[in-house]
Amino acid sequence: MDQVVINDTTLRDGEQAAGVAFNLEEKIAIAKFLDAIGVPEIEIGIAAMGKAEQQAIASIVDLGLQAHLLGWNRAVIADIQASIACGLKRVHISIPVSAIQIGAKFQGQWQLVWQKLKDSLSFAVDQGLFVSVGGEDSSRADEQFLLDTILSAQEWGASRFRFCDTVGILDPFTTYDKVKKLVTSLSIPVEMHTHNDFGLATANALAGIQAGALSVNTTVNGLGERAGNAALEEVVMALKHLSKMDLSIDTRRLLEISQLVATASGYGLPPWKAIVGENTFAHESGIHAHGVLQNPHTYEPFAPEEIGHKRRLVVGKHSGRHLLSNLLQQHGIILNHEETQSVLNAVRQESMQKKRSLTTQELLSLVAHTQ
Ligand SMILES: CC(=O)SCCNC(=O)CCNC(=O)[C@H](O)C(C)(C)COP(=O)(O)OP(=O)(O)OC[C@H]1O[C@@H](n2cnc3c(N)ncnc32)[C@H](O)[C@@H]1OP(=O)(O)O
Ligand SMILES: O=C(O)CCC(=O)C(=O)O
Repeated sequence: MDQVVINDTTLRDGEQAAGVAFNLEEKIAIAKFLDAIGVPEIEIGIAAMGKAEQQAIASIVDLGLQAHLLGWNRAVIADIQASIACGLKRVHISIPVSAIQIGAKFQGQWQLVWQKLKDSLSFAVDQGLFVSVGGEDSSRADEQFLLDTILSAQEWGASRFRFCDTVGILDPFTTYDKVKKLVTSLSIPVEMHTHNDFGLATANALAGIQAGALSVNTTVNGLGERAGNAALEEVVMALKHLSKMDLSIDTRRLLEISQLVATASGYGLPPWKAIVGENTFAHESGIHAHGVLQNPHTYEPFAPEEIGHKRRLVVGKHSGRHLLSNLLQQHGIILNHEETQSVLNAVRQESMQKKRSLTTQELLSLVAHTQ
């Protein structure tokens, strides 16, 4: 199987999340970080948005990164001219393909889809650009119309097709079927663009890859429109561990880039966020902690160091004797069975009062008071 390419769109679809506005320094820092960890392609913005965005795009182009840089455009020649003026050599042209989108955007004039796509795509191809074409709302499009549109785009010089589950309405099984049909009918590669409205963005991206898609859009932390996109950290780690695909990305810095984007976006993450959440390697429950103390693989799918994270063992309402004894031994405290049990009872009580696990200091002072 050919190598799957990550095309990260944190700087385009990620920034479209309501309330997010990266400044120039943040855009540059995120682009540099993605490049440094080996992300091979980055969608860096929309030149049609105006001066500030154009300055950010041009500044990223000027960095001379290893990654291919892509600019997002409507099927409008002026948009593409703006991308070219920023120095981009790769452009993405988006065209609505479902009845609902064509109704809203082109007043139901289906012929405008092909006309606008042909005009803008031919213009971009004539400029010698690599052109990716995106079918907005591909998942709700009539399948024959979608295929005919992509076959035309292929003929007019498109280098890749982006299959967009724009409102995240697919499940992995349907995704697989739809993408498989396209992959077997096309000569250009297919890229997945999946949204998380039903919590299936990563699963659908993986299903598309299983069906033969060779490229996938991600965003750091899954940032993006509404419920967001397939998360970079989830797609990379799932492909590595579940599909045994090594994408040559330095996973040891995934936590760091997650924190960079969380700060720049102004949106923190829930502690249980897959891969990079604060709790993904934290163990409080007695049975889990007992297992992890014997062998971390009992309750961890991979080692925390693989993404730059750390394992944490904390005592709280659900803890057991093995964890408690282990933590106390690290502070030179050895208790017998009864003493351990009475501290454990006190831990449960205090943890319920405080509605959280206890800090090391709180645990040690509890021990002092229960002796
Ligand atoms: C699914 C997605 O994520 S698509 C990407 C969405 N991202 C964004 O919208 C963020 C950036 N957008 C913008 O800055 C602005 O919307 C701009 C600069 C692109 C356009 O701004 P405006 O001229 O003020 O238009 P506005 O945003 O109100 O409306 C969109 C226009 O684009 C048209 N349009 C929408 N999609 C497409 C497309 N793929 N190809 C061609 N035209 C399109 C609409 O029909 C509408 O046209 P109209 O002005 O002739 O009625
Ligand atoms: O790139 C496109 O064609 C549209 C991308 C997009 O953001 C979407 O469909 O959700």
